[in-house]
Amino acid sequence: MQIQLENLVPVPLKDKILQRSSDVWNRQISFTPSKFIKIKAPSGTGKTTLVHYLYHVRTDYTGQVLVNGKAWTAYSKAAIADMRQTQVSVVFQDLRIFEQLTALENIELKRVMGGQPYCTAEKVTEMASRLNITHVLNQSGKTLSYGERQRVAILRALVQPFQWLLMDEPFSHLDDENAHRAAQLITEECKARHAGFILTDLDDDTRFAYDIHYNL
Ligand SMILES: Nc1ncnc2c1ncn2[C@@H]1O[C@H](COP(=O)(O)OP(=O)(O)OP(=O)(O)O)[C@@H](O)[C@H]1O
Repeated sequence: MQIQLENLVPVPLKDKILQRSSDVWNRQISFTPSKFIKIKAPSGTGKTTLVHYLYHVRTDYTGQVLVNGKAWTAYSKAAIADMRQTQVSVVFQDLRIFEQLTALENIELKRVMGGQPYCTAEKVTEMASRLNITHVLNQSGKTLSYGERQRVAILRALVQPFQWLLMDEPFSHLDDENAHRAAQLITEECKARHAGFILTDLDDDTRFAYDIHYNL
């Protein structure tokens, strides 16, 4: 799945963005498939906005987000749903855990969506153990701590096939040990799919062997 940006500028941030230089906004960018990409920016400069544009849950921009050469806005709802099940996965900053479901039910929803599951139930158990969340799998989403929610959201994003994984500050509530474990698992799962990721964060980090860095 090819993702390209053509002169993308968020309408609400237009004045701010056009006053400074950015590697991403108002540029022509082609994200090379299977690369590990880091996008760094201070708080409030549009990381979440960008991830929402890439996953096509917001469209208040000028310019274009092209997916396989065609604007996201030109795809049908069914085609977008299909892409989200098979080509692109996401860890939102606000995590979007369903509070009325257990942690495991949140994960299972995604795993069994769209027919033949990509991962077995045993694989979910193994990944949960690696993320240190086995003990909360049957706990209600409402009662999970923020760090537990973050790891459930990461696991939920990994149970489906994808060519791109989008992650918005995915380790913001994890201690070093758990962030390290999550980064190792994400690396392995991306490599197994020959997939890339686009990760946004506030600062530099060495958790991944990034191929490309952008400043937003
Ligand atoms: N729908 C919207 N309409 C208008 N302004 C918005 C909208 N969404 C976000 N903003 C503003 O755009 C700016 C960027 O927001 P965004 O959440 O993308 O930043 P961020 O870099 O992810 O921040 P943080 O690091 O704090 O999570 C903020 O000033 C925010 O208030």
